[in-house]
Parts: sequence; C-alpha cells; structure tokens
Amino acid sequence: MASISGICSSSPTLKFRKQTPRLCNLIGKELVAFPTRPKFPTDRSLNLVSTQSVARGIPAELATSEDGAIVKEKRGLEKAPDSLWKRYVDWLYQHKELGLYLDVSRVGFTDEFVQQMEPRFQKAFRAMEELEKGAIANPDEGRMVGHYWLRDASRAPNSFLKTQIENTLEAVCKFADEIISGKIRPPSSPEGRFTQILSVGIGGSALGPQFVAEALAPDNPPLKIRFIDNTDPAGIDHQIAQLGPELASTLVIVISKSGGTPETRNGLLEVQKAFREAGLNFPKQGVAITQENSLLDNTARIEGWLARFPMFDWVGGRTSEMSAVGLLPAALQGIDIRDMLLGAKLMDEANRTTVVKNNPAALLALCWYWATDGVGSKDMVILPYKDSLLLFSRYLQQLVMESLGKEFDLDGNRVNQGISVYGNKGSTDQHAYIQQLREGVHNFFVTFIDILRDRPPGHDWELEPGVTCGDYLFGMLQGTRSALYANDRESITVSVQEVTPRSVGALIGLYERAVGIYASLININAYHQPGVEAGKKAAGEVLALQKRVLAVLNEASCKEPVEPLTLEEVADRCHAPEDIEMIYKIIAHMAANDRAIIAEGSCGSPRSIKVYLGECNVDASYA
Ligand SMILES: O=P(O)(O)OC[C@H]1O[C@](O)(CO)[C@@H](O)[C@@H]1O
Repeated sequence: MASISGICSSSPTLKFRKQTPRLCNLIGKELVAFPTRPKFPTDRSLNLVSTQSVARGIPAELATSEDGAIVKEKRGLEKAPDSLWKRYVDWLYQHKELGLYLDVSRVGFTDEFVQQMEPRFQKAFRAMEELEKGAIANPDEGRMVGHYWLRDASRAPNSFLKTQIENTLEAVCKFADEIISGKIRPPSSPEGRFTQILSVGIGGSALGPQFVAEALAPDNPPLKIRFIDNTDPAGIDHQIAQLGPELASTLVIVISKSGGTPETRNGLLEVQKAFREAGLNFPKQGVAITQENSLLDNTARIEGWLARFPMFDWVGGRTSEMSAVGLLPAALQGIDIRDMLLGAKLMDEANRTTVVKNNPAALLALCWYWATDGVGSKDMVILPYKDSLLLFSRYLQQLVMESLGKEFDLDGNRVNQGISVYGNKGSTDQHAYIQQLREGVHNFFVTFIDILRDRPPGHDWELEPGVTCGDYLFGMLQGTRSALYANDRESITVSVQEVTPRSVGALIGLYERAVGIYASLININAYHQPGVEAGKKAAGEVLALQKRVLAVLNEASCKEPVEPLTLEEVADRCHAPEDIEMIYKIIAHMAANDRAIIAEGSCGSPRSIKVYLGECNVDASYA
C-alpha cells in the first residue's frame, strides 16, 4: 500500500485518462455552453456587417440601422499628416485645473458615427443624472449607486447620507492621524507605534488600495502596507513571515463589503492564528471596514476590535476606492486623501456636461464603442508609461470587466457583453508583447497613459547630450503610438502632469464614469455581478462534497477490518456518481496535503485506486 501523495510525488508523469471533452464546472456538473458569438459582431440596433478587407489589410466595416441605412463605415485610418494634426487639435480634450488631456484622434470614429450615437449618449447622460440623484440604478439588487457622492457629499440624495459620508471621512482622518502620531499604540510592540499595515480583502476590497499604494505611497511612508488578497496558504504565510517581529506593530485592516467573503474570512483566521502563536492580542490591532451588521462587523464589535468603519450599501466593491476602503489605507501611508477626493470630484464635474466632445468619460466610452463595435470585439490594452502606475490595468480589469461582462442586457436579451482589459506598463511591455500588437492578431486597442513630468524637479540630468532617461520613456511611448497607428492599430492617450493624489483621483473618476456611460450605451446593468456568485456557489458545493467524502471514508475506515473503497464506491456512497472526477481530485488534493488519506493503486490510473483514512475518528462530524 502507498499513499496517493507518495505515488504522485514519485510519478511526475501523472496523466489522466483521455476523456471525451466535456464542459465541467467545479462540481463536475455540465455547464450550459455559451452561445457561440456570431462570426461577425452584430449589434441589435446597428446590425454591423463586417466586410474585413483582409487582402488590403484595411479594416472596412459597414453597418446598417434597423431601417437599413448605412450608419457606420470603418475604413483605413486617416494617415495624411495635416489631416491627422487637424483631427488631433479638433478632438483634444483638456481639463485645465487637473492638467489632464485626452487625445482620441488615433481612434477612427467618423462624424456620422458620432451623430448616430448622439441619442444613446443623451440617454446615458440622463441615466447618470438619475443615478446621481439616487435612483435605483442597480435594479437586480434594488440598490442606489452612490460612489459619486463620496467625493461630493452635497450631491447625496438626503442629509442622512451626506452626514454619513462626512462623518466617515472625518473618522478616517482622525484615526489615521492618531495611528501615525502614536496616540493610538499597539499594546505590545517595542517600537511603541504602528509601523505596518496588513490589509486583508479581495477584489474591490483590495485592488483600489493596492493600485493607490503602488502609485502614491511615499518612499518612507509612516506605515508600510502589505496585502493578503487570496486564500492561498503559502501566500498568506509569506506575508506573515515578511512581517516577522513587526507583527506586534502591525495594524490589520480587514476589508469586506459583505463581511462574508470566504477568502477574506480565511485570511483573517490565518492572521488571528499567527497573532495567537506570537502571544499578541489581535483585537487591539484589528480594524474592520464592512457593512453595518455584517458577519465581520458583528465579529469586530463583539471581540472589541480597535476600530470599525462603515462600507455603504450603495457603494459597489469595484467603485469603493473613495470610501473608507481606499481612504483609510491611503491616509495611513501619508497620502493626501482629500486631494484624491478633489481630483475625482473635479473629474465628475467635467463628466456632467452633456456635450460628448467636452465630456472626457463620454469620449472614452465613444472610443470603446467604436473600437469594439459595442460588443467587446477588441481588447482594451492599458499602457501607463510610469512604473508607479503598474497596477492601474489590474484595477481597471475588475472595474471594466466585472461591470461590463454580462450575459443579459437590461431587457433580458442574451448579449454576452464585456471588454477584456490587460496591460502592465511601458516601455517594459515593449519588450514583451508589443511585437504581437504591432504585427499580430488585430484584436485590441491601446490606451496610453502619459505622465508629462519625468521625475521631481532638481533630479534630472542628461545621460547623453540633450537627452535624459525620461526623454527615452517619452520617445518609447510616442514611437509605439506611431508605429501601432501606422499599422491601423487604434489608440487613446490620457496625459497628466504628474502622478499625484489629485491626478490618481481624477483617473479613477474618469474610468468609473466611462464604465457607467458605456454600460448605458450597451444597455446593461454595470453594478451587479451575478456570474461571480455562480462561481462562489460552485466552490461552496465542492467543499460540501469534500465533507461528504470524508464522512464516507471515515465510516469505512472505522470498520473492522478497514474497508478500502474504490472511487466508484465513494461516489455511490456520497450519492454523487456524476461527481466521480471531482471526488478523485478531492482525494488527490487531500493526499497531497498530509490529510491521512491512504490509497492502493496508481494515481495515474484512477480506476485502480482503493482509498481509506489512515485513522478512524468515531466522533467525527463533517456537518
Ligand atoms: O468586499 P467583499 O464583499 O468581500 O467582496 C469582494 C469582491 O467580491 C465580489 O463581490 C465578486 O468578486 C466583488 O464585486 C467584490 O469587490
């Protein structure tokens, strides 16, 4: 007899029997196959008909409206320098106060297309206005959508919400000041003050804080930040090990809107265990940011954690950076959160104009619609030419894809919408995948984020006559933009003077609004995420199945003599014969993790395996 883990580790060529391809979800049940996308993207009202002229290498698409009139024609992009310069000047958007520019000249939309889209934009603007007034903009969940109020509380639909926003901001600032100044101290740290933050959260409860920390934290912040954003035990161990003795001076901020996300709960339990083992008093170092009366809120209250901050029902996770979720970690790192809020507020004001050309978020949405035919036919590649903005694309990935990636539109039609987002930073990515962007499959459009100032004043020097290091970065951006355009690859460029709290707030505000407007253009609910719920449910079912497997194996292992079971027998006794593959994986996973599973046979031949537990536990309850 040998344990499965033994067999597997000595059998690096573990192979699975070839099976008829079948779509399976985590619990082995058949998934409903996605309807295949029409070969050429079609849009309900525009009826796009692609006539890609492959031979000439020029994308040319015709579209007809429902009455058959051609409304959109996409041909090779304008190349004549004087016409391009005119287009650049005509369409350049500038926000003077923010020092932000938006150049959409390298996206090939036509005047006719803009005209055709005008009614949809006016509808989107009305929808945004209603949303800001407190309409139930998330119909599925019956919720208001109020992240815009967070940076301008006077816009909240009633005085109760206004006060709630203002009080929370005050409380965040006060708490951060008291932590940084050492007024609030960790109980048993030789340092005498908090030095580290360990943020535990996932998705929208991590991505904004991660992006902002990377973008804005000073070189020597008052508190350094680390993140646990997964239920990967090795990843969690790594973060805790990196803290070492500084665990005693670590402020643990647990962030979860729902207060019940499994990954976050697991992260918390692991951190609490580390505190116990180090003889530390967790509640004196724990902070919760969550909805009132959530499981997390109640736990924090009952256990007497150091502080609790509210997460509002009307703020979605992916738009929560300007709530306590983003503000508290940022303030603790010495980032000027009021300036970040101001940047977003100024951007929101600009985005309230109903003239598309003067509305930067609408311009982005217009470009997205043009570039992706309003059906996500091209990916959004985000390329900031600044190291500190590395995580912007990751942040936008959730904001855009969780908001727009929907199966059904608001009228219940199956649309399978979305836009894929990826990217890291330039010019680094130039030496990775830009080759494919320039010459390979044409399935994307680029957004360059251009930061005009290279480094703080007084530090620049010429590394060769007349040329600085930053000039190279500038040259790489401009060169890539030109080279892509020369090959009919469209791009948008967003420029800001510097990476500051204000410009980062403005960028967040810009994309939040662009997503809202675009969602309205394509008639989907941007504020729910039913697909994620399905994944969470399926994961829960796998864990429930694991408990049944353990109960069955335990019963057989408590017999005298022990009764080894085949996988078929385990599946039958679990009343889940259709889940046999998942049962095999559960057993193999437990065996790989020293869970007292013993098996005869070979891992590579699942049918040959007989399995039982190394020890019987007569009192075991796997409920
Ligand atoms: O803040 P919570 O409730 O823990 O949720 C975390 C994330 O999980 C999701 O609900 C689904 O991924 C996101 O929308 C959210 O940001």
